[in-house]
Order: sequence, then C-alpha cells, then structure tokens
Amino acid sequence: MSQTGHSLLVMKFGGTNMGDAAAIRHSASLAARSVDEGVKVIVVVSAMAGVTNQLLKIADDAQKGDIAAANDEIAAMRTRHFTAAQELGASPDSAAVREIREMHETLRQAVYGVYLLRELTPRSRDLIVAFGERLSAPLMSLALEQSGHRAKHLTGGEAGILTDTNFGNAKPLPTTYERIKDRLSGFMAAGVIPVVSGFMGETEKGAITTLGRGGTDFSATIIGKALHADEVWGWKDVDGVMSADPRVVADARNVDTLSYGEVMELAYFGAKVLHPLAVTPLQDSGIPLRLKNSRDPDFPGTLVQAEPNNDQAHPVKAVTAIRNVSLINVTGAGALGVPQVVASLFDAIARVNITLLMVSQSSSMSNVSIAVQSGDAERTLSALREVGGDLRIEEQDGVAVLAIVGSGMRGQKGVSARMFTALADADVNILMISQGSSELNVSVAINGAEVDQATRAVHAAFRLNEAPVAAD
Ligand SMILES: Nc1ncnc2c1ncn2[C@@H]1O[C@H](COP(=O)(O)OP(=O)(O)O)[C@@H](O)[C@H]1O
Ligand SMILES: N[C@@H](CC(=O)OP(=O)(O)O)C(=O)O
Repeated sequence: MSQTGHSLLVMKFGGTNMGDAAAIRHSASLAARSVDEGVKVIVVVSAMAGVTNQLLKIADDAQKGDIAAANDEIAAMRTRHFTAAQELGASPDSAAVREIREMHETLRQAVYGVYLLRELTPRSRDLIVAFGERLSAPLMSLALEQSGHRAKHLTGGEAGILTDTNFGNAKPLPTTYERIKDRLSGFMAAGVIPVVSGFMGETEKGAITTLGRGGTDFSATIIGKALHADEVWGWKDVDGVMSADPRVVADARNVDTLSYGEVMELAYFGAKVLHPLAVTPLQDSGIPLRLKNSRDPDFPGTLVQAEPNNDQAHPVKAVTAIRNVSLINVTGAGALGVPQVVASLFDAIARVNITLLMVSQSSSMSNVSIAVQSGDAERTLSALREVGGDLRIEEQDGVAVLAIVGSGMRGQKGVSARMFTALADADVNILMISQGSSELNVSVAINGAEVDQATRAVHAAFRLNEAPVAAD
C-alpha cells in the first residue's frame, strides 16, 4: 500500500491530456508519480484531441467518394503521430514507429474499402474511429518507458473489454470483468503498466466496437470494476465537475462531491465532462470515481461516490445544457386520447433507438411533445409518421435543454419556481418543462440562442458561485 493508502488505481487520460508529446509526457508523469509511491496503475487513454472527429470525417469523405480528401487527412494524422513518437524519443526504425506506420496503412485500406463500396456501416465506422485510441496508446507507452517504467499497450479487446454488437454505442457484456482480470493481472504482477486504448471493445467474434462518444471514461470504470480498484481517476483539463460549463460561466466552481446518480444526470444533460454511463460499472461495488485537474494534481477534484453530500443552502449543485435540440410536437385531439396510440408513438421511437431528452403530454391528451438531439430529428419524424392515424407532427429546431441537478432538491419546495423566476428575469421564454420522478433534476426547453444567458442567470439564482456550507 502507498503513502496515500491506495494500492490500485485506474487512470484515464482524455484527448486534451493526450494532445501532443508534451501533454502525453506530463500525463505519463502523473501516472508514474503514483507508481513510484507503490501504487499499481492501469492507464486508459483517449485519442489525441480532435482525432476522433477527424476519423469520422475521413469515413464520411470516403463514403461520399472523396478519397483524395480522406487520404490527405490520413497523411496529416500520420505526421502528427510520427512527430509525437519522435518527440517521445522513438527512432524512425523503432518498433513503436513501425507499429504506428502499419496501423495507418490498415486504416488507409479500411477507408479505401468504404470508398469502393460507398457504404459506411456502423460496424465499419467503429473499426475506423477506434484507430484514434489504438494510435495514442503506443505514445503513452513510449512516454512511460522514457520515464524509466515498463509499459505494455493493449487494444480494448486485448485488455478483455468484451461488448455486445451495438456498434457505435456498445455496452460491456457480463463476462468482460473476469476476462479483463485474466488479461491484466499478469502484467501488473510483473511490474508492467498496462496502457489500454479506451473507447473501444470487441464483440465475442472479434469485431471492433466503440462505447459512444466520450467512452474512454466508460472503459476506465469497466476496468476499475474488473480489478476492484481503490478509485478510478479521470484526469481533466478542469478542476473536476464544475457547477456549470466553465467556458460559459466564468465564476463556475468545482463541485467537491457528487453521487453516482447526480453525475449521471449531469452527463445526460450535456456536461461534457463525463460519459453518461461511466459510473454504472461502479455502482454495485461502490468504487469511487475522482475527476482531477492534470494541471493541479494535488487538488482533490470531484469525488463521485454512492451517497450524495447535501448542503441545505445549495439544493442544486450544477446547471447544464444540451444544445442543438429539436422539439417534436404531435397533436391529434381524437387519436391521442387512445392510450394505444401514445404507446405506439414511443414504441416507434424505441425501435429506432433514439434517446428522448424530454417528454411531456398535455392533460387534455391532445398533445405530446418530445425533445431529441437535432441529429436524431429526421429519424424520429419518419418513425412517428409510420404510426399513421390522424396525427399532426411538427418540428421546431434551434432549441436547447437546460437542466438543474442536485439531490438536495428532493422534497424541497420552491426550487423550480426559483429557476423559472431567474429565466423570466433574464427574459428567457420556456417552451417545455419536465421534472424527473427521482427529483434529481428539473429540465426546461428554451430557445437555443438564449442558452448561455439562461445558464448564467440560473447559476447566479442558485448562488452556485459560492462555497458550499459544510453539513453539521
Ligand atoms: N459542468 C462541467 N464541469 C466541468 N467541465 C465541463 C462541464 N460542462 C462542460 N465541461 C467541459 O468539458 C471539458 C472536459 O471534457 P473531456 O471530454 O473530459 O475533455 P478531454 O477529452 O480533453 O478529457 C472541459 O474542458 C469543460 O470545458
Ligand atoms: N476519443 C473518443 C473517446 C473519448 O473518451 O474521448 P475524450 O476522453 O477525449 O472525451 C471521443 O472523442 O469521443
């Protein structure tokens, strides 16, 4: 056991912390610091910042027939990875550089296949997009080796991450946990630091899957559960979870403690700081997740654990927003009074696997409104149109969903009123309201152009810039 009382930590480094050789070297030093204190560390890495979006564009370009644009992007990516490898001390004929070169060649072939077929299936998209994490793991190994440690990089599949076949949004299979333990224990016993490519897994038949955007957090917690880690640490470029997106609210504060449920709500309602399912593997075991600032490693950050830590003065802990939302209004006085019709609307949406951000039904039963990400609006509309009947379906784009989150609002009166008053005072019109039955959040749909001013107004109304009052 180390001086800090930990014996095993899983550490996740996101895109910013893997952005270039200097960032990777600094990230490696944070892992090495704990290793040198006697902690066993498993490192999980994301792609270098921007690479996942670049890969998605490469795949789209190939599908559209623009292979020249795709190849130019691959060449630029290759230079970026080679430069980083070189700056981390790899010679041009080293195994690491050879491996990076071979991976780019396989990527080029996969992209060419998409171009020839002009078809991009979710499965081939996952194969292409996972190269970001496959390419960054050898760079982290190099940095750890340069600091005098032994490291071994592994793909998600090699590390034992086994998923279902829901390409693009895969979930871990129950057997993954034993498998991860089998695959990683040997390295740790031998004093080798495993460096796992995050975001990706493998089906039982060996096809590469991805866990959804931001999925490296999820990879880290899956591994944390499998190895019974003391804690999982997500290194960020911010102090942890903040009371609002710090790019929008200048005086946003760090939230020191959150429950698993609270952080899930926050992630679901757009706080980009964590994957919405990331804490699910930790819930049974109670393993804490800690989000820490890589530029201020001694700051404790945000501790996410089973129990909330409530402070009477602050029933709300954070305010967050989802941009680019569409509202879909279904009206039909006669038809919507029939329960089966409403059920078939939701069935139709579930069949196309769309996440509903908000739902409300008027008590006169003449109207159902739903909010979805604008990228899902077309598919939602066609699914709803297939239900048929005498329904009128209308879409409103350019909407945002604003949510307040905090378990302290449970049973406390006046919280919603405070939010609505703040919005009215800021001249923001509310289009739709919903409160989860768990009373962990209240969400409203508003005009997308007003989302920043609304966030600032609500943040101020709940005095989220003030330090929490310690509970007695
Ligand atoms: N409530 C919030 N708390 C903290 N960060 C937030 C919040 N909402 C949005 N963010 C943004 O999320 C970013 C961190 O996202 P993340 O995906 O972890 O980055 P990376 O991939 O570089 O690790 C921060 O830079 C911050 O701007
Ligand atoms: N690279 C993936 C997975 C991920 O978790 O990235 P990050 O840690 O940079 O958010 C993505 O962009 O979605």
